[in-house]
Amino acid sequence: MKGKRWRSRRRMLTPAFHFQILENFFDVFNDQSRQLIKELEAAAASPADDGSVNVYKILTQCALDIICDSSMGRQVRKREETSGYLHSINRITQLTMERSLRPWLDNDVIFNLTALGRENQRCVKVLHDFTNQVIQDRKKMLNNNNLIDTTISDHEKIEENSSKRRLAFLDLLIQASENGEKLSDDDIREEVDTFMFAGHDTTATAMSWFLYCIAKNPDEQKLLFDEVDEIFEHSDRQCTPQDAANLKYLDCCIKETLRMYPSIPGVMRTITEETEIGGYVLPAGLSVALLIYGMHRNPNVYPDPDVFKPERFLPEQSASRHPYAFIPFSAGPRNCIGQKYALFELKVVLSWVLRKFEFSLVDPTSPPVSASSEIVLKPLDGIHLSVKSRQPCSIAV
Ligand code: HEM
Repeated sequence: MKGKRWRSRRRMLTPAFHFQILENFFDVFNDQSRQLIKELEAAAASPADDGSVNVYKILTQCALDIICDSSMGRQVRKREETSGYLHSINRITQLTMERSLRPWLDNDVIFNLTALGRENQRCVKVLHDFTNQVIQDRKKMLNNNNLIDTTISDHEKIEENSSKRRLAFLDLLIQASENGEKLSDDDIREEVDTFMFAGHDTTATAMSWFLYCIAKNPDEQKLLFDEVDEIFEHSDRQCTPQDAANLKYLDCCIKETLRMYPSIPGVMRTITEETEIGGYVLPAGLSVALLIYGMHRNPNVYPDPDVFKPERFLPEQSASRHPYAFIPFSAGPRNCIGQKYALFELKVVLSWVLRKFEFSLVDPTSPPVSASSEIVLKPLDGIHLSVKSRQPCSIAV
């Protein structure tokens, strides 16, 4: 989506990511974190033969549940019902990558005649059917509760009227659609699918690389334990927006992880007017790739770029750095609309995990984990770590 259509859609979506709306998702983050703790606990009790747990697999399911719950409302669909949808989302991402490596498949007509194209169409149909059904069910629910015309600032009403059905991005889209005048059902579906695409792999990989980094750096892990223990005092209470603001060292560690392993390692842009960069004149219309991964490992900006040093993001060390030297969420008008949501999600989930577990490498002499060359910087073969309980995990879920 580009040009005017993108701009008007972006304007419409922006209120859904305002701070007060995002606070509403803390319940989702906390509930799903509790579920995650249970799953990590079970996995740690029966690890692989080498004593490791593939945390990437478990965190991916958690990130999917979170975005499903936030976008569509968890009560709408249970995990078993979403599995076909989620499989299709993953397959479409892989098929898009495979297609991009075969320039002769650029043309839609040719692509649709190939086995890849036919599989893509089948997956797209699964997505469309599923999301359309969710939208219809959600509209019915809002109508039954007289909430269809609810304004965004009235969102608490949704919670009060249907305690189990929390506000979801979908509700905001239905409300913004003004009975189809501004957004058709197809438009709504497109946005929900975009959130699902953009909002799960990115956070799952960020959380996994984070655990990998702290497993390799026990001193920094210890500082994180000190911080969460001071704030949560070994309790099982919710992580609130205020806690998220107080988790300052965790913030530095998340940023350092996103510096070393930006979930989206590069973005593409088309130059709209002739531009000079480094003595080269780039003509209008040119497509350029911006390599975020490379920028984040520039030794002139980040000395010892391959070393995990969270203190780089303390205010005294980062204040003089160029604002575009750290761009895991890209920059400018087309940056990540979900960045605040993502950082809140990471803080809540990771602060829960740090309260309960410690992580180490099974074999500290093993070579570094490689990343796959997909749109998202995924660990090639998962992230396998030794996971030990820090304290009794039994919590009410
Ligand atoms: C650690 C987590 C995340 C990272 C690193 C990340 C990174 C990015 C980047 C780099 C872009 C720009 C892509 C481009 O220019 O081609 C982007 C766009 C986008 N992201 Fe995220 N993202 C994350 C999480 C999320 C979440 C959780 C959501 C939704 C809830 C989301 C929704 C979007 C959307 C809708 C766009 C397209 C924005 C537009 O074109 O106007 N992202 N993201």
